[in-house]
Amino acid sequence: MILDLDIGNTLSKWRLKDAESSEIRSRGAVWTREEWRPGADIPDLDVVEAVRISSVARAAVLDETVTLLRRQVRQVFVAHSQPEALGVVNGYDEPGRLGVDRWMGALAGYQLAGGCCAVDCGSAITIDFVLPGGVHLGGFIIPGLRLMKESLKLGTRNVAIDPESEADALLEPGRRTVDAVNHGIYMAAVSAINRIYSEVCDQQGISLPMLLTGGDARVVSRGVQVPHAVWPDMVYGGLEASFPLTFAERAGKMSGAPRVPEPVSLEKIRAALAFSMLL
Ligand SMILES: Nc1ncnc2c1ncn2[C@@H]1O[C@H](COP(=O)(O)OP(=O)(O)O)[C@@H](O)[C@H]1O
Ligand SMILES: CC(C)(COP(=O)(O)O)[C@@H](O)C(=O)NCCC(=O)O
Ligand SMILES: [K+]
Repeated sequence: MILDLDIGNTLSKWRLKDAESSEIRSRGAVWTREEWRPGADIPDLDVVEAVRISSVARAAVLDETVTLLRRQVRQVFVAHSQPEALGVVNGYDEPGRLGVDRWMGALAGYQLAGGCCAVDCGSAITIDFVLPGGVHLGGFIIPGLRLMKESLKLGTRNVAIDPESEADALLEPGRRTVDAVNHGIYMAAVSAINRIYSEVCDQQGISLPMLLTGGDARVVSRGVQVPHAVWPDMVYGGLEASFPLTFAERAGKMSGAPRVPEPVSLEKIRAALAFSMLL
């Protein structure tokens, strides 16, 4: 079995992948913290022959995790942001400073779709752009839905946005604090994504397929107007591409990859942008 770990600022996600059949056998998530308890937090390591890790948590969390895993697992691969990999050139002035989850998303998105706009809706919402030639332009970082809400300190943090809510309902003015806050932060997130996408496509003169991932991807997806696909395993896709272990991975297959969304024409994007400026 292969254990894939995606350690974010809020949640540490894991999945177990069969090294022979490439099937995903199980998955889970625990709050990100310093110490892992094998058995309780993560699956029994006896069956694991390799681990692949993407971590943006504090260095101590990764160090502890790697130390623990190395005791029991033969191969431990830790992803790092690099100046260039798999045809993608990192757009950061200091490539190592790009969050490795963003780098994994950019690599996965590029491998799947060529150029892409990769959006990760987690603790932070990150929006990264990769052009068809593999040039990563850099990106945008805004607080995620939960962080935005917590920063207001209005006592509404425990009332999460219902992931089943329709975007239309979330875009109505709230008549109580919790709705005003939830609808406000939702509007802030989806309008930023819509606008940033349009601006960058306009600047670059190209319409790119958009891919969404992260804990809030599904609810954010409802408010994003541009055609896009939700890909919950996008960060894992970057790990698969960076450290291919199975037969399917060596052939370039990433588990759970969606169909590439057909982007709208650049003319439409530009017309929508021009229209929103007129209002
Ligand atoms: N069951 C859940 N538990 C915690 N957070 C959740 C859950 N479902 C959705 N979320 C949202 O997802 C975010 C965490 O998403 P995730 O992509 O795992 O973040 P990160 O990678 O930063 O840890 C939370 O901030 C919250 O807004
Ligand atoms: C921007 C992030 C905090 C997002 O992390 P997440 O929401 O997935 O926990 C992470 O990618 C990070 O720590 N990046 C380093 C700074 C940068 O990418 O510029
Ligand atoms: K994120």
